[in-house]
Amino acid sequence: MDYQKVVDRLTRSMPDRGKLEAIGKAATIGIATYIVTKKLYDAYLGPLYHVPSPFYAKFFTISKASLNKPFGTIYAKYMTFNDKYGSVVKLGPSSLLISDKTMLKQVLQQEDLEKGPMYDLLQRDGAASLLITRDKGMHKRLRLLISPAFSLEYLDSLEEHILNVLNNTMLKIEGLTAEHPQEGADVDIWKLLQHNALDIIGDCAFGKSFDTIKSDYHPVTDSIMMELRWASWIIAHPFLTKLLTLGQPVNMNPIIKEFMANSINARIQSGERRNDILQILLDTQESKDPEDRLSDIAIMNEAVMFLIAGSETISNTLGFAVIELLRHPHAMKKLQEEIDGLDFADQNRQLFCHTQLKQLPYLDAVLNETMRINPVPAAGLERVAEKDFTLAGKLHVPKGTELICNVYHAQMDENYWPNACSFEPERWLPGNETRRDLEAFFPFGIGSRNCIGENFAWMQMRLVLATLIRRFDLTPLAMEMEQAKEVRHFITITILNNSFSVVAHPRQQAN
Ligand code: HEM
Repeated sequence: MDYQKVVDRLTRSMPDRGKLEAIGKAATIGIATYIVTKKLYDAYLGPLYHVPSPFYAKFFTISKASLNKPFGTIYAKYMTFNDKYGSVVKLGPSSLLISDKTMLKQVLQQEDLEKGPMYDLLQRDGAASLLITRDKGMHKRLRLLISPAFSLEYLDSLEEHILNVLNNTMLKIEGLTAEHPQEGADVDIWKLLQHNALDIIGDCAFGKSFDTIKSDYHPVTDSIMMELRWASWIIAHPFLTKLLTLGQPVNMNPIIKEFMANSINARIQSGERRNDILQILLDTQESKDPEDRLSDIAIMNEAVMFLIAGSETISNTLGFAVIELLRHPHAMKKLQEEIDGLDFADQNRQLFCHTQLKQLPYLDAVLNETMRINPVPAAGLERVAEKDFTLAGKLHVPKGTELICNVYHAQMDENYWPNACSFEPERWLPGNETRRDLEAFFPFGIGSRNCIGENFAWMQMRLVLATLIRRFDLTPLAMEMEQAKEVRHFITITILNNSFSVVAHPRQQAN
């Protein structure tokens, strides 16, 4: 081909250079005018124009990176925004941060809005899962499929598995204290609770304890921490992530993936059938309805999601409960008194059963108050308006608006919780109804996307906390208490060091 001829022909057929420049200029001015007009309209005339906001947010959405999302302190920024601007704050032309209890209920439960685009960024290897899917149809199907593994009847059958793991954890602490009978043993209770929760979810959901308690170190606990921090970075930098991955799906953490793949393969190869989450996931592949069949990647994602959602949340909540009790010795004393009133159901292993603990008002009060002040969803629950709607009967919210539900702010609001900043388990006791507002309490979320594992979490948290407090005296270490003030939120709430040590002594009063 004669390229010179082609170029000449093209050049001849083009308008002259001057005309091109004029068209370019007109297009640039047109686009710029459109953008400026749209920004001015959003800021001063649009449906959300009168919502209070930082000045910048009138025109542009405040990025999560600029709010310290990768460093885990975005929750503190959100708290400051709601404190400063009120219960509805504009974070961008179509982004709202809300903290009023009635509005939260409307968005999460009554309107039951779709999850926000942030959840897409939590996909790994290109597959969604029950927790992160935004597709309501897919969510409904998955929830129906998985619900039997969380029925109350089935949960009762899991108690023995929880107790077996808990027994190992207690033996571990006992072993450590036996080495230091006088001065007591330094125990990293945060890590130990993580290992305990991991082994429990392994046993209950995947049919096999991971035996992480027996080893002093297990790479999966640190990998979960890394995965959650990485996920926060991705959420803060969605465009950079796309650029770095060349638009390909983000890979799953290889250590977690290998660990989970081994558990899944072990089940498949053993040919054993067990009534648990893993079996439910595997059985979907035989389902008559092709829509219900999960691919291998989807099963892996679902399993990893349960591994993380079912361990970190519980162990960190228990870790915070221990920290709060050490900060408030009167609460520790009251809890010990309540628990000391019980005999162990299993005298040999010195373990309680759940029926004994379900009715303990102070134990539940401590856990509720811990979740009020240190909630798993501290950085908010994100939703998006699928259609126009009116918020609290007064604010027209257009379709496409993102709503960040700042449930933490509601849980720390003086109007709902007198003396909100102070840890007062007493507010949960009968007779103190004016000191609590259950309508402003969302530790497990509400609506169709509420926590499927809530009852399982309660059973485990009661058993673990009651047994630990009954069997050991825990003494705080000044430096550890200081460092535990560094609270962070990387998808779930945690402490910066991901480690918290105490001195443990066996209790004299224990049976
Ligand atoms: C103290 C313990 C726990 C807390 C505080 C907690 C909290 C939450 C919250 C706030 C949500 C709602 C998220 C949203 O609306 O965007 C949620 C959802 C979820 N949680 Fe939990 N969780 C806990 C334990 C567990 C456990 C033990 C499991 C599983 C074994 C679990 C599995 C899930 C799943 C699968 C969802 C998604 C449900 C759906 O979208 O249908 N969680 N959790």
